[in-house]
Amino acid sequence: MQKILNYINGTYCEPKSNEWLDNYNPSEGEIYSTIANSNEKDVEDAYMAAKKAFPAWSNTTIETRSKLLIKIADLIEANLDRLAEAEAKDNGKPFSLAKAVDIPRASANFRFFGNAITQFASESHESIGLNTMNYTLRQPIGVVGCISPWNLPLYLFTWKIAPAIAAGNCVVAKPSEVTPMTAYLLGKILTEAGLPPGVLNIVHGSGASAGQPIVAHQDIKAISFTGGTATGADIARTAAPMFKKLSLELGGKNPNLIFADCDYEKMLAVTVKSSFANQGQICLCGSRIFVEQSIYEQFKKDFIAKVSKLKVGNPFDEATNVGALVSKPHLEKVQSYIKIAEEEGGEILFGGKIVNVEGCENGYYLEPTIIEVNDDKCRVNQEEIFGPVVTIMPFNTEAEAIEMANGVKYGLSATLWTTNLNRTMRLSKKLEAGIVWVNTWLNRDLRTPFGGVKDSGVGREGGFEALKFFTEPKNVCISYTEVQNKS
Ligand SMILES: NC(=O)C1=CN([C@@H]2O[C@H](COP(=O)(O)OP(=O)(O)OC[C@H]3O[C@@H](n4cnc5c(N)ncnc54)[C@H](O)[C@@H]3O)[C@@H](O)[C@H]2O)C=CC1
Ligand SMILES: O=C(O)/C=C/C=C(\O)C(=O)O
Repeated sequence: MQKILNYINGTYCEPKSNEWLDNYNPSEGEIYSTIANSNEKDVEDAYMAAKKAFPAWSNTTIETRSKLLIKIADLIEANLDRLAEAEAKDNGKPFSLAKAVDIPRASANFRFFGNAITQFASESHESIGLNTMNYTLRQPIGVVGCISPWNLPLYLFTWKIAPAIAAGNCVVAKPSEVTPMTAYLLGKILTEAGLPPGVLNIVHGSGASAGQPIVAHQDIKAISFTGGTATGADIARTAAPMFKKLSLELGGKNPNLIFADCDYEKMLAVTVKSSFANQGQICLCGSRIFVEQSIYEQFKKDFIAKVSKLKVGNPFDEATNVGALVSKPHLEKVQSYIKIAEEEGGEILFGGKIVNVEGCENGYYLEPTIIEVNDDKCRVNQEEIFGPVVTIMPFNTEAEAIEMANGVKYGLSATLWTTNLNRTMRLSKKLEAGIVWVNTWLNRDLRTPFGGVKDSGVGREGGFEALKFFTEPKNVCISYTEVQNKS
């Protein structure tokens, strides 16, 4: 059985403990490889390799760093099919999605930050009249930790490590133990691109065994994390008293506000995607749909009709729109919410049942599920389900819509469907979210700040925000003597 090894100091290696975890193919429900379950000794090796590489890497010219990142981007692109296949097998997502979105975005992350670093400039402040000049040095932090989740495995892994190394840091990175395969394959690409050993070290394993030692490491000075809110809180409890820099991208329970004056057909098509793309396992999915009363019944009918056409199936079947959920425990968690919805008086308008996919009888398939709720404070409307489940509910006024939209502990993204510009401006200001999409969804320009408010996290990724996070600003203040003109 294939072994997923650590990648430390430019070399694949086994974990010191010789402990291994099972890696499942969720579309078949079978173990198909085995994952290094690293511990603090492996993290220490990775840290030492990173520390050793740091002086040279942080002094490598921007041009050289940029070229290396772009080479990695090219190699990811050249391996598109192989990586997309590995991602679909490891995660359960449709191969077509991995090929069209996940892997191209992983390549784009390296290309974007390879270019962005050449444009990253620091500020200067002249104190006029005081003969003083201040300028800001933006220096890499040193060794940083990047920890990523299973829903968009290579996409989110590279979203963190690309800006970290572009800015001159060396990295100890841990992908999710649920979907480690493409991060493992990335090691070969890094070597082929010529990334110096130690610049990027990848340790695999569970959060407790391999993740926690990264967070708790005395000399890993910054942690960039994407994952569940409870894990984010755990990480903050360890890292905050150590005064580490923290970027936490956490969960969401995002509202989708649909007004009667929207472009109805566009809204309907995009709402199907924002509900069920990647089996609803994207922190940005619009899992709470609020519809203006005057079009509510029509929307219900049309939405159900469209969702009923989605094909749940084998990720490698070209016709598949909805693949397998990532794991059995996750499937069980999502199912438990469907039960809760029924207990709370919600009505399952569509879906809710396990799907038996021919040839993949042990896979983790669930129908896309639409639940009509009558109380926005019910658990299925408040807690992150992170699966192919959305709730729908009508609203009467703008004030009621905004109150329900903001009435959760999360604040990651919100989607607004309206053609009224005044309403757009008013509501965009009022929505408690890090990202507001108007008449679109998951429309990404990598230069924009990305992150959430409230329990959806702290800090921003993307563009110069990420490069700022991965550098430490230092103000240099110079007092000078003006030469008098004697003529
Ligand atoms: N992007 C998002 O918003 C995501 C949200 N979730 C939510 O979180 C729930 C739990 O999913 P999990 O797979 O358990 O995600 P998680 O938050 O536990 O895992 C994310 C990453 O953190 C690592 N990790 C876990 N505990 C850690 C610790 N104490 N210290 C350092 N690293 C640690 C994991 O190994 C993984 O690499 C999901 O059901 C979903 O609701 C999960 C994944 C992504
Ligand atoms: O950066 C993006 O385009 C998407 C990010 C998505 C997540 O962080 C997530 O689903 O966890």
